Amino acid sequence: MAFTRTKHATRDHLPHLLSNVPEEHQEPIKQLCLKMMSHDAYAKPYQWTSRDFDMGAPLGRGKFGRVYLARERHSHFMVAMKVMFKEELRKGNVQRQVLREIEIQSRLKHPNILRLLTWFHDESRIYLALEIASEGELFKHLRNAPNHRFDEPRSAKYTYQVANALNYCHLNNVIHRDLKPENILLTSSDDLKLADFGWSAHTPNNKRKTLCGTLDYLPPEMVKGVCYDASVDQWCLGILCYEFLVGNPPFESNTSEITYEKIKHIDMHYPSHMSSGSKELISGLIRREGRISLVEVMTNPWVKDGMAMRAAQLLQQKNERGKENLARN
Ligand SMILES: Nc1ncnc2c1ncn2[C@@H]1O[C@H](COP(=O)(O)OP(=O)(O)OP(=O)(O)O)[C@@H](O)[C@H]1O
Repeated sequence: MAFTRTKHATRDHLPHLLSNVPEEHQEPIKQLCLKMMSHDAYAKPYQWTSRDFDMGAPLGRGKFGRVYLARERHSHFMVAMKVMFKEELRKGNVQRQVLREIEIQSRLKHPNILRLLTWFHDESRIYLALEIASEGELFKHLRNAPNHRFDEPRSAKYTYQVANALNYCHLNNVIHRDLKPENILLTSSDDLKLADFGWSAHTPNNKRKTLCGTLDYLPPEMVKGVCYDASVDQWCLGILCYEFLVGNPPFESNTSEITYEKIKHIDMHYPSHMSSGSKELISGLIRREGRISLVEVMTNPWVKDGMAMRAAQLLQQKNERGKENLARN
């Protein structure tokens, strides 16, 4: 069948859209698509309100927002609804950061960036309808992992996905500037979603143990307060990759002063369990100048081999679960 290119899919596109969906899921997904296409909002301007959604269980709580599972009433499409009280935003003087977050996040469309599907407000609240990342914060998974660290294949896959998301941001003139496991969410399919654009840099972080939590990911140029460019995100990616593999960021110390000195002198150590490939990658990112590009990260041999190994790990886990289910039934 030949398709004419339209901005929005129509019923005619369904066989094509469903071609990659496993057979057992095709019918429910087809029904969901049909319901979405028959909604007044489909391909037309529409003023969403809280009446369009049934609110469900809480998913989490941030400094200014509470996040709930929510279901769009007509299509039954599920979202993560972040609800913020205007009064709290005003008191915290973060209205501008929230608007920036909305403005940036609504125009970024990438598989590893949390999608802001729509937003609306009423007299007292702002609602952000976000894509669901059902495994929640990556930070929680890192803390729960054996020795509080991920193995090399898992770290490599996550490093690739963050590099891919950041590369897309940079191509769209966006610098994230606040990369850390707390600002990354995980989906049920083991994929990362970069979140918290535009304002979390200004949000005090109470989740880290050390006083210098906010300093841990800062590159020397930001610590010193001099001009910086998009390559700050490459530095942060190096810190993130190190934290995945080691369990804590490389310059973490008991005081901000010590962390500051360590960042300035790039005073860091690689534990003996790290492979030479991972150390080479990280040292290409955590350097004052000439940081390797995000495309170089994505094509790095340690990253590519690790990704293939992670895919094999996940396939094995899936097969084992399948066998267990068979044995149970
Ligand atoms: N799209 C989502 N899917 C699933 N869970 C989510 C989603 N967004 C947020 N959460 C959960 O809700 C919690 C609070 O999220 P929120 O974005 O309000 O705060 P935060 O970014 O962690 O903190 P802060 O408000 O201090 O920046 C998260 O830690 C996460 O566990």
